Amino acid sequence: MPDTAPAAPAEAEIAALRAEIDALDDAMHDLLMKRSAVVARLAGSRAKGGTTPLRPGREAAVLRRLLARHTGPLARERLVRIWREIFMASTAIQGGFSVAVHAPSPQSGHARLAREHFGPIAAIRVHPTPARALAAVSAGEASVAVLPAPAEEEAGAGAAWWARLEVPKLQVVARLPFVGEPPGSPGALVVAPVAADPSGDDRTLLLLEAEAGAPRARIAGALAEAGLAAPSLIVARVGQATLALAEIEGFLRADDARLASLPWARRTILGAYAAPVVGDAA
Ligand SMILES: O=C(O)C(=O)C[C@]1(C(=O)O)C=C[C@@H](O)C=C1
Repeated sequence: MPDTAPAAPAEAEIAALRAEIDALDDAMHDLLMKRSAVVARLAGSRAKGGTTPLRPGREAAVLRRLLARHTGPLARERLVRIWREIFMASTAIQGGFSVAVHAPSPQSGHARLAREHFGPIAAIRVHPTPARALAAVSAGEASVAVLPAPAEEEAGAGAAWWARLEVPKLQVVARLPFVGEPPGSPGALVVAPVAADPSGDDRTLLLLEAEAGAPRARIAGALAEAGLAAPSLIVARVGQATLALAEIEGFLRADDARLASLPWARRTILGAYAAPVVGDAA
């Protein structure tokens, strides 16, 4: 048999498939309207409280659940995009929402990360410094700030925004991107005037002030001894102080006994975020 392309569906077949799509669109639209009505009830319930309706931990848990059950030709990244828009529509139902971004340069990719996460309709304003972006959130002019993920290089110069975060008024609640971070991605953290909500698989950011000159190995050792697994540790010398920013596995609370066993009294939980979904995998 010669290789032949499958015959194009006849007009009638196309019409039948489109009728099927129309029925599915109606069903999806009905479900979206129903979902939005439930979100409106959530907005009306005083139980939720807080200054922003955003719950990144809950969003992460929903996305992980959907990705785990996902099959068929719809690409996973498209599924995530669709749900990101649903989350932002739900957030808009619960009140105004705007984003204050600081990007070290127009090419740094942070503004793009914010846009991809919060969607094309969200009000996003770029600020010249992290402090200005955070001030916009503190003043209630923006709902959240998106700032460059911590890096060792800026920390030494005392320029690190995370070393001066006004916790608990402002806290880290998410890391971007949540799904499919490409190698070399700049990474960003979302800061909000609410505490992070656990997603079931989280990382906590812990800021420690150690004695002057404390070597990195001593800090890493003390964390390990306390039973705190730290996949990443940034150490910065700022004046006389040694600041250490540890990314700890799990959702750590301030009264966690493991924190009490650390040798430094100055320890601050800056927030937490859902562990990213790596690559395109669920
Ligand atoms: O669960 C909530 O608290 C909601 O507001 C609903 C919802 C959603 O659409 O699923 C919307 C925004 C939040 O960031 C998290 C989840």
